[in-house]
Amino acid sequence: MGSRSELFKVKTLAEVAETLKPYVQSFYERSEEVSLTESFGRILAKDIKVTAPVPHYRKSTVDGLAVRASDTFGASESMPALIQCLGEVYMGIAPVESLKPGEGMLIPTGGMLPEGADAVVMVEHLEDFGQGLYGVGKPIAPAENLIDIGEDLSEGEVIISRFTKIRPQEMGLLASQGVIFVPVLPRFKVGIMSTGDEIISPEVNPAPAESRDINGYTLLGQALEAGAEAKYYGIVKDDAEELRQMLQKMIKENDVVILSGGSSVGVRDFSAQLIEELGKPGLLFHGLALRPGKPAIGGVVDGKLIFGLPGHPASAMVVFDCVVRPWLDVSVLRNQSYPEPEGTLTQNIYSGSGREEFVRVRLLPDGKDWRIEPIRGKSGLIRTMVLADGIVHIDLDTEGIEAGKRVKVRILR
Ligand SMILES: Nc1nc2c(c(=O)[nH]1)N[C@H]1C(S)=C(S)[C@@H](COP(=O)(O)OP(=O)(O)OC[C@H]3O[C@@H](n4cnc5c(N)ncnc54)[C@H](O)[C@@H]3O)O[C@H]1N2
Ligand code: MOO
Repeated sequence: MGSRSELFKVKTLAEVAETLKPYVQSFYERSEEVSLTESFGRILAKDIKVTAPVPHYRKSTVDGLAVRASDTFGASESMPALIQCLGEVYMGIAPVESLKPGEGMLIPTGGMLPEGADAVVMVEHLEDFGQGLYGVGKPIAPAENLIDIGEDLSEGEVIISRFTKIRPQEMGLLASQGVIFVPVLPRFKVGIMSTGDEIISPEVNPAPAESRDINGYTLLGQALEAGAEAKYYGIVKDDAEELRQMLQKMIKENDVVILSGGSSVGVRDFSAQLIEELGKPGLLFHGLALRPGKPAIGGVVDGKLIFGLPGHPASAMVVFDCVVRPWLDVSVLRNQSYPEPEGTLTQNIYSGSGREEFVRVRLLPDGKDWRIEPIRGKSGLIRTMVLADGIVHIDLDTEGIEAGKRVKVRILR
């Protein structure tokens, strides 16, 4: 790495992602198996193909009479189609009967249609003439009131792709395929440390000029929310040797190392230098075209990602959200964004050109719409994050957005 001014050549978010990607491919080639009951929130390591059609038999969706639809064509109230009932279908038992023209079988919701049947007339639309003879007062279309073989899931299709985060519905689908051991990415091990001579543990009463550690906990929460196995390593003073030792330990024990504070150009801001010294390729960016978050740093040492986030609490959280989280929830590779609600901006937002701006906002209900209210306050104020429901992203080349314009909000989870 070159001179200090070169180090501070800021990168865009897209450039950061491209810079780091080649070094961490192996993260995403790992796989472990967890039981289906433990799979919630995990990230699939392989595509899931349908191997068993669902359902694998024609299934009634109503209580009624399984019929051949063509037998009811032309039926009317005054001239009902007459169907002779062969008996009853039982739940969980495949009927052995085969319907010939003019024949039907009583069937419960979920029962298997007998051979020859292609529709089910609801019980309330049947007229019981006694001795198993039923009248159907209007025609029924083929495939009405049933779920056909493979209608839900058909064999061979890829129904959930690799890197999908498993939600309750994916758990259900895996169950339907008999997948009781699920291939998932191992949870990312994330180590978090706070730095600064002025930072003290929350149980301590701060003396003047001291501050309780906030970032250690916001970042821990964010890492857990992103599905990581996260560990808080505590506070390290602004001492190069202490920092080096802690960083080495954390690099050894984790996939991703996060520190906050000490990212700017102050005399005691060692972290960038340390990342550069600890191994190859070392420091890969120092400074982002981002607000808040400009002084963020990052690099790779021994195949582990290291991020140095700004000390200001809101900045640290915003940088985690847009720089760190995508590696943990794999959205960086999935190219898939989360749905973003839209609403009307209540105040102008200004943005210095040449930087991506992340504005903390509140969502206020407005009938069926949302009003999007920017939260004023410096990036050193944790309250701005507590008040925030989400973040409005302003592109690099946009100067700002006027009140009254429609904007999208990335929800803070
Ligand atoms: N001359 C310049 N000064 C600063 C610049 C700049 O470009 N030129 N950038 C400013 C910006 S923007 C930020 S953000 C900060 C980032 O500074 P550091 O990352 O080096 O962080 P510190 O100096 O250690 O701390 C900043 C601030 O945050 C408080 N802090 C730090 N850690 C925690 C924690 N774990 N919990 C709660 N609060 C924390 C710290 O006490 C400071 O008040 O630099 C600006 N300066
Ligand atoms: O960008 Mo600093 O990260 O504004 O507070």
